[in-house]
Amino acid sequence: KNPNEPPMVFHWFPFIGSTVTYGMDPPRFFKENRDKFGDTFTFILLGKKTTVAVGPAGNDFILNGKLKDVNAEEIYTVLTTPVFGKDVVYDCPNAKLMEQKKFMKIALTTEAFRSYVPIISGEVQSYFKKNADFKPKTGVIDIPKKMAEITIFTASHALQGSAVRSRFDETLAALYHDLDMGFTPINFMLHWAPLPWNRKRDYAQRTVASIYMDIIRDRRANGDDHEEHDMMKHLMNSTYKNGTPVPDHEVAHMMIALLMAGQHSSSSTSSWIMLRLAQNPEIMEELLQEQIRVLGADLPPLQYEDLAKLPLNQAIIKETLRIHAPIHSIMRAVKQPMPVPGTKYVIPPSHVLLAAPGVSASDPQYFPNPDAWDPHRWEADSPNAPSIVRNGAVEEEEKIDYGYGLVSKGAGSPYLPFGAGRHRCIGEQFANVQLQTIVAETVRAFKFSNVDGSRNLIGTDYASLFSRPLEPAKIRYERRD
Ligand code: HEM
Ligand SMILES: N#Cc1ccc(COc2ccc(/C=C/c3ccc(C(F)(F)[C@](O)(Cn4cnnn4)c4ccc(F)cc4F)nc3)cc2)cc1
Repeated sequence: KNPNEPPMVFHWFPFIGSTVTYGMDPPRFFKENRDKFGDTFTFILLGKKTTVAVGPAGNDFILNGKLKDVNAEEIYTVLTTPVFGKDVVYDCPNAKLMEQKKFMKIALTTEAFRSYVPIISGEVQSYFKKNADFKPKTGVIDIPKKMAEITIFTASHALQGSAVRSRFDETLAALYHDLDMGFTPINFMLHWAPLPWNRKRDYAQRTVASIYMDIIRDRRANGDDHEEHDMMKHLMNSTYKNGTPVPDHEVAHMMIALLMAGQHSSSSTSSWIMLRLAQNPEIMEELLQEQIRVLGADLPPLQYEDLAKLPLNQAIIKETLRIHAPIHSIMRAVKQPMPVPGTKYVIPPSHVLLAAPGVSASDPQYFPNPDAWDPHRWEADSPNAPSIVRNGAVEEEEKIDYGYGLVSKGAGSPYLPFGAGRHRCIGEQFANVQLQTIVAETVRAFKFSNVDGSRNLIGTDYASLFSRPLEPAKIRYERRD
């Protein structure tokens, strides 16, 4: 028992350690051990000493860690590189990732979002019109399956361009599924194993990358007649600081990375949103009333500017991400001994650090009645308002530029569903435009309720890489038309 290391969670077996108790329900595991040991403790995850540091101080310690002390790519590359492809994201030095994030962010402009809203609206409306399961006036549907399809159609069309979207109707959908099979926590360990799903993953990665490279060559050859604000065009015309233009295979691999990022995070989040609306039908009515009050009873086609005028619609996403953040564990390798501020602990390089921002997002100290899904809590005068809203804490948050634009350090914030610091998400704005548009269109088309009319909510599946609802998750819909 080294007094300079955080307390170790009791475990019976070496290697397995606490892997199973953690893997079954990470938030419960964090809460139980935080009550026992405080904000910093160590457990064995698949043979690795994993030090958890929770709360705003823990989030700051890990997410704002210095490049010389903490390393993300060492942990994630085994999982992401076989799926995305080489030379991008975690298969390159961090400095190169920072430039790649700058290129990605250049495409995510207000002008681009202005063009995305009609695209996303159109895809949602045609999906609800065409899909056989929504034909009857009322019925029961498995919502995660539907949201996965709506997410991939909307994200591929807006973010990847119409050429990619059109391929999702035939080949790409099946290839995407095979690629996705390789995106599982099991591959933290078995990424190398010649398992059937790894061979399918590798074939799919090569095939999807070559489809993207064909599209790139075609667009270079024929010039860009149709003015689309998609990501591919921007990446194709980007150049690294050292003067090298971004090679076609890196453009293709970054497009796969963005597809995977957007797909899992948005389909999990939108599924949770729909399940919460079915559990709270009165909120769905309030959302429709908000649109009628703000946009007019004729409900004109949605524009990007309308989204900012619908605060309850925006709060739905904020509140859902507070309770159901898709990424429950953020991991870093320790490269140098790291003293933990305010304690006598020094974390040695053999450890892995694990940040769990969701712990402070469900801490009653910051969010009164934390387990209640209450979108109204984000309105200043609400009794459940979080301190960051009640004190009118203006965005005086410290900001810093790692090479892809100013990001909040998020050091004091108890609410970080998009991370913070050097590895912070660049997809937050796109995700919000996509999710707010999907919710606003869905509210216009349907009433939702739980199949048994109860106020129950299905459990969470933590076994995959992104936490998501257990499946099947059925709800009842009723067409408003
Ligand atoms: C609800 C939606 C989303 C959530 C909750 C989310 C969450 C996160 C989190 C927590 C991180 C930090 C990971 C870490 O520190 O290790 C992150 C990073 C990132 N996300 Fe997202 N994300 C979302 C959507 C997206 C979308 C739509 C895209 C792309 C269009 C995207 C692209 C990225 C990228 C490129 C990074 C940077 C990774 C790094 O720098 O290491 N995300 N995201
Ligand atoms: N027995 C057992 C047993 C043991 C343990 C467990 C569970 O253990 C764990 C532990 C850690 C984790 C971590 C999640 C994790 C990390 C990184 C990524 C990512 F890199 F992929 C991402 O950030 C994703 N992203 C970002 N924004 N949107 N998506 C990303 C970045 C850039 C990019 F371009 C594309 C990207 F998509 N994805 C997910 C999940 C589960 C289960 C069972």
